[in-house]
Amino acid sequence: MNYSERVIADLEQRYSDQPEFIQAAKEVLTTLQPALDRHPEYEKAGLLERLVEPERIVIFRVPWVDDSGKVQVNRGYRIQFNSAIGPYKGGLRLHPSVNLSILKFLGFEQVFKNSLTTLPMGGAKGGSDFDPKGKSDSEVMRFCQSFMTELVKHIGPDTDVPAGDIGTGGREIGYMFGQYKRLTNSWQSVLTGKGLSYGGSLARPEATGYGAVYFLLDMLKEKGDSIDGKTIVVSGSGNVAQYAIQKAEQLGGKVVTCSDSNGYVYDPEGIDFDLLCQIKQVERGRIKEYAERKAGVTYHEGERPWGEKCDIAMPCATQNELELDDAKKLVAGGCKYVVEGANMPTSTEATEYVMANGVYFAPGKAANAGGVATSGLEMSQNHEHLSWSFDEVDEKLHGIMDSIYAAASGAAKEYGHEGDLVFGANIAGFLKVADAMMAQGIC
Ligand SMILES: NC(=O)C1=CN([C@@H]2O[C@H](COP(=O)(O)OP(=O)(O)OC[C@H]3O[C@@H](n4cnc5c(N)ncnc54)[C@H](OP(=O)(O)O)[C@@H]3O)[C@@H](O)[C@H]2O)C=CC1
Ligand SMILES: O=C(O)CCC(=O)C(=O)O
Repeated sequence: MNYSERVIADLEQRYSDQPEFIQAAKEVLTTLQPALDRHPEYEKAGLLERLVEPERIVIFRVPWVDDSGKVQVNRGYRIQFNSAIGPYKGGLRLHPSVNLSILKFLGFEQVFKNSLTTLPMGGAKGGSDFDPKGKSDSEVMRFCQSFMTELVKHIGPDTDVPAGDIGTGGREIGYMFGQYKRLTNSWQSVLTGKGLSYGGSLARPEATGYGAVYFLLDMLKEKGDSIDGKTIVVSGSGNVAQYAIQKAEQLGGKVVTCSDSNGYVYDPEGIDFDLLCQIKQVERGRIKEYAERKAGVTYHEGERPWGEKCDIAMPCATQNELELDDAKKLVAGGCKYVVEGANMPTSTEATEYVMANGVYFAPGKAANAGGVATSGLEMSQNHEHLSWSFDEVDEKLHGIMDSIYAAASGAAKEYGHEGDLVFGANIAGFLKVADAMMAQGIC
């Protein structure tokens, strides 16, 4: 067994109860051996063993009182995975499925993603098994205040700067920021995704979805192709999906689906972005309401959208939402590009299948890095006490996505895996973190 295989075997034995973390770790470690062969000093320094172990995990009780006066208790987490290249940075997920395995996979991915952005940010993730869906604003506020009452002890502008993720949008960030400020008596750049009136960045809400489309443009260009007239299947209908849809349509693509955990809608005319935002952002409704309000749209309860014919697929909902059977349908339907807007939405078998069948595949840690990159830009603006214009941020975001594409495709080529963006993104993200860890000694 080589070095990476030994580390994988050890992880599988120690963390057999953490399937998502093992999946994410294997997906990265199986591609690193060529870089490890060039750097035998990494093994002597126990670099991989340190890389797969979070620097710190905080788990805490989050008590709050619901609208009927009943005490509720959730579990809160912050996984501070790696701070070699900068303060910990990564989102907070609020979803009933949240557990240690899911947050460790997300924190691990974040380390490489943040490295790819070219900005000085370490990797972290956190959240809670709290479900904001169906809760009143007051309940969400009381939960967020209680969550921050513990989290405040572990974060700071030069220590750890959380942000949003599934279930954590502008409303939740606002409540958390208010509580941080109240507890510390200071206004600090300690959360990103803030509202524009209190230090948020223009284009941060749009950044993950827009960034994924900018990455797609680079992929199309590489193949001598363009987005104009392409049929695109998107999953999810939250922050990432909404702005991927908007940008793809602005650039001439036609997005025919979006979804939530209950089902998907198919709109042959192309998704109406304004109607989608009215239902999801303003009314916090379900995606089936889109079909109820627009003629000619069909709703598919309990189904995923991958059976619809398309040129491009953009999974933008959650992990492992595109499995082998879905991958077979996509390939059979003529899909040529898969761009991950979500984190690890494509299972390992599905990824292998689409790549083996000529689909140009973009992993989330590269394609969805525009969100955290723009969070980095929000921190820069906060530290400068300035606000940049929408166009300025958008232009920087576009430049960062181009540089991530160049780094991933360049590393793939340099290491003899031309066209394999999974390989290239892992190697490019890893080398910067490895270099920083080596420079800082055994810590
Ligand atoms: N926001 C950001 O800046 C970034 C987000 N990401 C990743 O993008 C993905 C989407 O995040 P975001 O858009 O912010 O989250 P949102 O909470 O805004 O939206 C999540 C969407 O995914 C759907 N979804 C969640 N769980 C499931 C499930 N088990 N099956 C099917 N659909 C599901 C939700 O549907 P429902 O309402 O039914 O739950 C909703 O439509 C996540 O993987 C996240 O980690 C990555 C980079 C940055
Ligand atoms: O903006 C951030 O800090 C984090 C975004 C995020 O959670 C992610 O990239 O998955």
